[in-house]
Formats: sequence, C-alpha cells, structure tokens
Amino acid sequence: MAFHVLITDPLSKEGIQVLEQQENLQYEFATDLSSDELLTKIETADALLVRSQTQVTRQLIESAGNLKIIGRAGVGVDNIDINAATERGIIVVNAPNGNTNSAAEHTMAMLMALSRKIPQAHYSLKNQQWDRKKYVGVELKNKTLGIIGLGRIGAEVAYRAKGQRMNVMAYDPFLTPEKADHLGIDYGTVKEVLNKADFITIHTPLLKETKHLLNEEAFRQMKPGVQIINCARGGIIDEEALYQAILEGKVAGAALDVLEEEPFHHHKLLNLPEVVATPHLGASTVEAQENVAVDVCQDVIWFLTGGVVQNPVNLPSLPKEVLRRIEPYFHLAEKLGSFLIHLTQDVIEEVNIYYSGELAGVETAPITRNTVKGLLTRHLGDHVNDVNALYLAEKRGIHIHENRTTTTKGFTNLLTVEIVTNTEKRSVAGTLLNGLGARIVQVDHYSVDVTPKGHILMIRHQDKPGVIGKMGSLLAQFNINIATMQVDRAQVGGDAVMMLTVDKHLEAKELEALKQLEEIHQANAIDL
Ligand SMILES: NC(=O)c1ccc[n+]([C@@H]2O[C@H](COP(=O)([O-])OP(=O)(O)OC[C@H]3O[C@@H](n4cnc5c(N)ncnc54)[C@H](O)[C@@H]3O)[C@@H](O)[C@H]2O)c1
Ligand SMILES: O=C(O)CC[C@@H](O)C(=O)O
Repeated sequence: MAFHVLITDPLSKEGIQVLEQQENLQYEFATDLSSDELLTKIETADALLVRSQTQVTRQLIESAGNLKIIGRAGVGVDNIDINAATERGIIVVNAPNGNTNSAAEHTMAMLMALSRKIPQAHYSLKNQQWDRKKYVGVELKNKTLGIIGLGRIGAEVAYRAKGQRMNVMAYDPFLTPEKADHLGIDYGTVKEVLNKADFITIHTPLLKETKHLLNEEAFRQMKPGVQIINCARGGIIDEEALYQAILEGKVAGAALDVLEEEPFHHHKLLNLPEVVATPHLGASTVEAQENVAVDVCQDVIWFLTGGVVQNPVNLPSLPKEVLRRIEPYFHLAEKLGSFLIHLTQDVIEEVNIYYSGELAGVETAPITRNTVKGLLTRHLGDHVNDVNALYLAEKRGIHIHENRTTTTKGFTNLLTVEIVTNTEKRSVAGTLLNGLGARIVQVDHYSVDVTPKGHILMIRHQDKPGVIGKMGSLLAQFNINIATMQVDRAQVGGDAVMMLTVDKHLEAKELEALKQLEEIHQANAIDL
C-alpha cells in the first residue's frame, strides 16, 4: 500500500519533486477545502503537509485514522495542536531554517519602509499627489533597535541592523550579557528594551508567555515616537492597545506582516496612515519556499520509510553523531521493556532505568522513550511510539526515573530496567555485545544469556533433580521444540531460573500445565 500524503496549503514544486522521487507514495493537493471536506480527506492520510493557513485542530487530528506525521513547511507551529498530535503519537516536523534569511530581510524591508514612509508616499504618488513635506522620515543610523527574541531570525536582524549603523539592544531568555557582548550588541531586560528603543521588532514564537507581550502597559513604557515591527506572529501584540497607542501619538508607526486573525481584510489598524502592512509575506520568497518545502518533504519521507527526522517539534532533535551512537540501543531498550511487561500482572507504579558503563555518558532520553514504548505496547497496542510513550506513561501515573551507575558487571555497556508494582519489583538487564548484537544478561538476580527475539519461556522453579526432564517432556507433548536453554540458581536446592527459547508461541493452557508441576513457581511465555 502506498503512503498517502495530503497537502493542504501551497507548497513549492521542489518539495513536490522530492515526494515524486519516492516509490510507494502518493501525494494529493487539496487546498482551499472547507473544514468538513478536510475532516473527510484526512481520514486516509498517512502524512499531512501544511504551511500557516491550514488549522490543524484537535478535531482534525482525531479524525485521522492513519496519520503518522504532520509536516509544517515553515517555522511557526501555532496552527497545529501539538498536544493533540503528541497524545495520538503523531510526530510534528517543521522546517526551521529554510526561511530565516527571507524573514530577516522582510523585517529589514519593513523597518526601512516604516522609517521612510515609503508605502504611504508610494500610495500618495499613485493617487497623483506630489507631497514631499508629508513624508519626511527618520534615519536609522545611531537609532536603537530593540529586538525581543534573539533566535534565528532575531539574530539575523541584529546583524543586518548593525550594517545600518544602528545600536542594537536585545532581550531573549537565553541571551546573557556576555553572549550579547560577543555579538556586538547590548543586552537588555524587556523593560530596558522598551524604555530605550526607537524601533522595536519582535521575533519570538506565539506562546502563552508571549501572547500580548506588547500590551497597554508595555506601550506605556516605550519612548514617545517609537516604531514597531512585527514579522513574527499576530497575537504577540495586543492590537487594541497598539491602535490606541497610535491614536495617542505614543507610537509613531507600525509595520505588520502578521495579525491575530488571518487572513485579514478589514482591520481597523489598516485604516491608520501610520500602519504599513503585508499579508504574511515574511517567508514568501522563491528561495525560502523552496528550502522549507524540500526540508519538510524530506523529513516526511524519512519518517514514513522508517528513518530518523531532522526537525521534530514534539520530540527533541539530536545531532547526527549523538544519534549514531545511541540508535543501536533503541532496539535493546524496547525489547527489555517488552520482556519485563510479560513478568507481571500488577499495575506498574514506577520504572527505574539504570544506565551503566559507556551508557552512563550518553544522551539517554531517547533510550528511555524506547524502553517505555516496549513496556506499554503489550497493553496499549501499536499506537504507542517514541512521540507519545512518556505522555501515555505519565497519564497512567507511572513514574519514570533514569539513573546512571558505574555497576557494569563486566560489560562495557549495561542497560537495566526495573519495574515496581504494589507487590513486587522485577528487573531485566541487557547489553550490546560487540559484533553479536543485543543480549539479555540478567533477569531479576539471575545471570542469563539470551537474544531478545522470538518466543522465550521463563520458568522460576526449585533447583531439584528431574525438574528439567519433567518440563522437557511436557513441552514435547505440546510439540514445542526447545531451541536454547539455560539455568541459573541462587543456591544449591534453592530458587532457580530456566530460560528457554522455543520455536512457537505457548498457549495459555500449555503454560497452565507447566505451572501444575509442583517444583515450578512461575512460568511466563514472552513473545518478543
Ligand atoms: N512572517 C513570516 O512569514 C515568518 C517567517 C518565519 C518565521 N516567522 C516567525 O518568526 C518567529 C521567530 O522565528 P525564529 O525562526 O527566529 O524562531 P527561534 O525559535 O529561532 O527564535 C525564537 C526566540 O524567541 C525567544 N523567546 C521565547 N520567548 C521569549 C520571550 N518571552 N521574550 C523574548 N524572547 C523569547 C526564544 O528564546 C528564541 O530564541 C516565530 O514566531 C516564527 O513563527 C514568521
Ligand atoms: O507559510 C508561510 O508562508 C509562513 C511561514 C512563517 O510564518 C513561518 O512561521 O515559518
């Protein structure tokens, strides 16, 4: 079956070419759909590709039976309900780098248009008015540009503004005075930026914390005659407060590429001569659209064909070299989680994961996610994945703890997973053996050596002559062939464990029959 990729906003042809080169994939352009049409179309889609226009709501996500990935050709993902996607195990990817340059250039264009009143003068001239007095501007040189949000675009704007010989003062929660110094700009708190800037440009995402960041109070703190640029997101500015500040003469001008409600046609801000505006054109260049479309289509293909994405939004992204080092452990971790869940009937309250040896020094979060995915899949099904595993565990009140230890029991790497229920603790440890792959090397306190694959029968029994024989004949009666077998014991005549790999799945009644043997305390059939 071919993957169905649904594209609901315009996407550059270079991105489409990436999709076309992929076998077993069909893409469908369906722009300008009504909400109801979209709800129907999404039902069969494996991937959804959007820009900023399509509203990817919880309702839409919940109507999608097959959806695995949502690709945003651009940076901002405020049109996508990320929580709803995460809950459903749908990965969201974006293209954060492709339009940085264009958005920074558009910001500079807006800054210069604003300072020299170019759109107003142009409009007036087109209306046969030759008015030179009305359109006197101000220079940028030696003025202070306040930047709120010094991420990718903010930093590019800072660089360009310095080229205009402006003083740049920025605030960003990740900016230190030392870093600012290194960039040749001034560090300021939000208050300092508001107090000192002649022009203020915003480059944050729209978040709970940034919603109406520029509000009535913020405008009050600004210099009289300040000019505002917003090429980030509508909603970061309280539009009513901006409107009033312009009417009062506190704000001399505003250049807006974005507004809270888009698309916008009749907005009272647009009636003010001090406001210049563009219809969300920050990323609208040939180059940016090509970049973001190619990046996001590439990620969608990688993900659908089992690879690792470059720009996940609801999963932390990892540098390639880090990923290369830890990826081999994902399989081991998932198998250990899956093994362990077969050993208990109780509700799991806690999971302790111990990273030892060379594992103690790596990025462990993705390995933890795979462990938890292995644990949950048996009861929750295949919709558990890397994206939602931790969320689903948390929803069920399972506490996950990561620990780093130096105990390696002679292995260069050792991953130990322990589950705690209200009655017991069970654990399993595994390692990656150089050239030999994954091995389970310990179950509870017993040493074993088992490849985590296929059908495993784990027996806890009393160490006594004849038990192995009895068990072997029972399995023979069920026509179950034993492929490998190991035994370990706590002490002579004490508790012991038997690990067998067998050629077929054990039915419940067969397992029951084994448990009837008086020396057998526990029998678990584990299918990995
Ligand atoms: N107009 C357009 O077409 C267009 C194009 C591209 C990006 N954008 C928008 O531009 C914005 C910035 O994009 P980016 O790629 O630079 O993102 P980015 O993630 O690289 O940078 C955002 C920065 O904002 C900072 N930030 C977060 N909360 C803050 C706060 N309360 N105060 C100050 N700083 C805060 C972050 O620390 C980060 O450094 C986003 O909203 C994005 O959607 C718009
Ligand atoms: O899709 C667009 O053109 C806008 C993109 C832009 O707002 C972004 O956040 O990347």
